[in-house]
Amino acid sequence: MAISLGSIADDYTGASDLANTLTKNGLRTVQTVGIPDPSLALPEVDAMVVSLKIRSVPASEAVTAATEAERWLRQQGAAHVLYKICSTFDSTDAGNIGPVTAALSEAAGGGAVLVTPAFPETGRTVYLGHLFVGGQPLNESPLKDHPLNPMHDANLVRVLARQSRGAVGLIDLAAIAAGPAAAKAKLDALGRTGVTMAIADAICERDLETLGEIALETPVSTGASGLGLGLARALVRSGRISGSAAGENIIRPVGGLSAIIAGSCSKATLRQLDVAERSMPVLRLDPERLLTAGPDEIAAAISWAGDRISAGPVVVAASAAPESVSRLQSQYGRETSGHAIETATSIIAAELVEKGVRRLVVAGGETSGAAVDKLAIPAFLIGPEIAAGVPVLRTIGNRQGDMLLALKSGNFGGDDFFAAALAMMR
Ligand SMILES: Nc1ncnc2c1ncn2[C@@H]1O[C@H](COP(=O)(O)OP(=O)(O)O)[C@@H](O)[C@H]1O
Ligand SMILES: O=C(O)[C@@H](O)C(=O)COP(=O)(O)O
Repeated sequence: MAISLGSIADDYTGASDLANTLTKNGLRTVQTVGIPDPSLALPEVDAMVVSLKIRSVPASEAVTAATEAERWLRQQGAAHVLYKICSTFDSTDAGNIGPVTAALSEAAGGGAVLVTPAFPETGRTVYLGHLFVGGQPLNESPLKDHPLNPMHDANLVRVLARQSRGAVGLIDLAAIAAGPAAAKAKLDALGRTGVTMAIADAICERDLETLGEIALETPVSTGASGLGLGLARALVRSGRISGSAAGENIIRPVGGLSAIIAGSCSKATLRQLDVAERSMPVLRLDPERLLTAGPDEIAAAISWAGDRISAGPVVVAASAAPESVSRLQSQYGRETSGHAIETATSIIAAELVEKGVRRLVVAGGETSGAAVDKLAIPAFLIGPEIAAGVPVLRTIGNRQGDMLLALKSGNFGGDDFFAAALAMMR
């Protein structure tokens, strides 16, 4: 049966965040890792989210991967494709939100594309084109110190314009509050003046419902989980799907050992690690040694974990505070450090799975992408929510047998997230 909604997510935690929102709002959803092999048996669903790792790669690579995924989603029947970006608009002036959105729009025949990272449930709101994170302007929030995409401008019309060849416009809150017809009229009017992408304000779920309704009338939109909520509710309201997604069976026990791998340096993850340290063994990797003596530091971590893991969950973390991150980056380069650390944490995750781990929590978007790729997991079913934006995932077609995972976006989750996640994964 044809799907109603397709999505391309620019990282794997973002994909599970969106899949969680779609499921909670009534869409049977599956998360694939890249375009799945045709031999992979997937259940019948309303929505598919293709996870890609294209947030921080060169724009041309991101465009190629996203347009291939778009083609595949259209073949599955998707009339609308949502490009899932981060709710904190993580990107650089060199891309990738602008170029990918433009390419997806062109593939679908053109027209102005609605763009909004608003996700009020996690404190991301957009007003007059400015993004607020927990009430702080983006450029004053912890995102100013992100290791890969530091965000220094809260004005998204300006940020997106720097990444785009076409003109960027704004659908302001006044137009959205006036309802779907007024908001659509504004989008169409902007399109007639040559605008190719329009940042849309949204501060509450009602705004997202309006935006979902108008986005559904177009072939492509770009946004975070909030726009996913709007699209899912619009689909259910339209009667095109029954709206009866259920995740109860997905967390039936898998047994095995459990572990947590962290590569996120976000404020939330750093706090969660401090809290975990009170109840579980936590190994703090030496990031500099990962760059200079990688194999030895990795082997030492695997041996440390091997000595403890049969007694209970262990945590292995590369995460560090902004000052240490910038020290390392100024010595070895941003990309080199990020890549070396992701490679190390993914090898450690894979070795722990070899040792019998079947319940795995990974903190960090890039970190999760590297770990899931190393484990070669093809797809996930979506289980219940652990914290806003983070569901329990059950593997589909995994060569090590069924596993439960949680892929935690760096900024998500309460202080006790790690214990809360493991308590839901048996
Ligand atoms: N101590 C560290 N110093 C520098 N970079 C680090 C350190 N620890 C992790 N990293 C890198 O920082 C990046 C964090 O990104 P990501 O995993 O996406 O986390 P988040 O979800 O918080 O954005 C990854 O590339 C990771 O390898
Ligand atoms: O939209 C969001 O905030 C998340 O889904 C997301 O994409 C976060 O990215 P990472 O913090 O890199 O995991």
